[in-house]
Amino acid sequence: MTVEKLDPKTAKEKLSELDGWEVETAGDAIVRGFRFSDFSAAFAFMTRVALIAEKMDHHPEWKNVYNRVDIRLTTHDAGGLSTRDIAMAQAIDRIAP
Ligand SMILES: C[C@H](O)[C@H](O)[C@H]1CNC2=NC(N)=NC(=O)C2=N1
Repeated sequence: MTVEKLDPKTAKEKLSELDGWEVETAGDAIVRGFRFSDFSAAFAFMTRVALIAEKMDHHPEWKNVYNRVDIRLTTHDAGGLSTRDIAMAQAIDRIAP
């Protein structure tokens, strides 16, 4: 699938519409950390994100340690940030604690 890579200026504009996401130093990904009451709440959140990821055919890189979930969004097919990462971040923000 062809996906357009976002230019840095557009990426910055789009980012301002999101809640708590940061662009990684190299500019190829956005990241956000989430904290929950316990592992069960964190994993429930991950389950919901996984279902969204399948629906959007766009999958997160993530790490879970007990009650924390760190998510990194990048578009492998574009070799950097694309509108798909922004859309995914927006969907995640809607179900975030
Ligand atoms: C074939 C399939 O549609 C693609 O490989 C999708 C799947 N999920 C994906 N997820 C992410 N993060 N980036 C992609 O480029 C991507 N591509």
